[in-house]
Amino acid sequence: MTSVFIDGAAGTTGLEIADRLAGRPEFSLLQLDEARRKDAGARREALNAADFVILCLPDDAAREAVAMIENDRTRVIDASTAHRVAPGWVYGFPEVVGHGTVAEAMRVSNPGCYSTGFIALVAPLVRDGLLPADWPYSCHAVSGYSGGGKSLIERFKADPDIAWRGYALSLGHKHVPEMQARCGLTVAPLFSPAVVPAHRGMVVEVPLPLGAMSGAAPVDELRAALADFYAASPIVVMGDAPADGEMLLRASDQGDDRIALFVFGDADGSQARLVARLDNLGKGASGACVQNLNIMAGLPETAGLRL
Ligand SMILES: NC(=O)C1=CN([C@@H]2O[C@H](COP(=O)(O)OP(=O)(O)OC[C@H]3O[C@@H](n4cnc5c(N)ncnc54)[C@H](OP(=O)(O)O)[C@@H]3O)[C@@H](O)[C@H]2O)C=CC1
Ligand SMILES: CC(=O)N[C@@H](CCC(=O)OP(=O)(O)O)C(=O)O
Repeated sequence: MTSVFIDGAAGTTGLEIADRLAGRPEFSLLQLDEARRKDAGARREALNAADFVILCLPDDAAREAVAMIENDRTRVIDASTAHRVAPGWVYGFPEVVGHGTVAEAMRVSNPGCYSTGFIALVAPLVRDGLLPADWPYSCHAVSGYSGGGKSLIERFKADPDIAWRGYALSLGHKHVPEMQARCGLTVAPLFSPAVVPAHRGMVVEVPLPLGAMSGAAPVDELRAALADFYAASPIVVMGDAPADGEMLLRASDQGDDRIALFVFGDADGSQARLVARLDNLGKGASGACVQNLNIMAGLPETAGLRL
């Protein structure tokens, strides 16, 4: 049986991964009890005993964990930001980098939640030449507070009066490098994230002033190209245009492990809005880790996922 060690198993992402692996006969989970889960010696032992390690840790602890692996057998999926543009790591977005690339990888860096939405929308269109690589893209997004892990969950629970929290106000959010690199953009996108008082869920939007963008395809072509690119995916799907003209994120939404893409445009084709809707803990984190684990272990990619 394939053994899996989740380092950071008591955190938000780790717990959701354990949920998705529960009852899976293909995997046995190596677990450290509460007293030993941060003990370096115990972690080193588990990191080297496991066939697969999933790192659900802050960036520095993720780097430390990788350095503790002293064998050439243990394969790693890192949920943190530490290795997303690092040499020697495969970016764990199989629909974009290719399932075969992930299947063969020893080191996989799971995409950031916001980056998943941005890259899902922009990477295929730039790659196909339907959007320019040299445009200064903007990206606006809202996330449920679980995106900030245990500390942000506590903060929102302690202060239910927060209706909206804008952040990364000095720009340079940690997801920008992977957004730029994985879409092949010559200019870093301008990213403005915010948190809303919902536990989970995320909407990522890329506004496009098509009329002013030299080399951009019309809205219908953008929509058709995304539909075609993801046609075979059970996870990246095209969303239905809302009949009543609005999209809602509900605080009670439980989410799933898919990501839905939308392309909205005005009547004369001069402006468009690319929108991705996902669960930050689903395709944005834990669902994507389990998808990558499935692919690396040679199993059906959707096994254990919430679809
Ligand atoms: N939440 C999300 O939606 C997403 C999270 N991620 C990334 O996943 C990683 C985990 O995030 P998340 O689960 O949200 O964070 P949490 O804060 O909820 O969980 C992190 C866990 O790591 C534990 N930990 C911290 N340092 C160590 C250490 N040295 N050794 C062992 N355990 C340690 C923490 O312990 P303790 O419980 O004692 O604090 C905690 O249980 C982060 O890199 C995050 O950026 C990626 C995409 C989305
Ligand atoms: C709401 C919130 O705070 N979200 C986190 C990103 C969550 C995520 O994708 O995490 P990593 O990139 O760290 O893996 C943030 O903006 O820092």
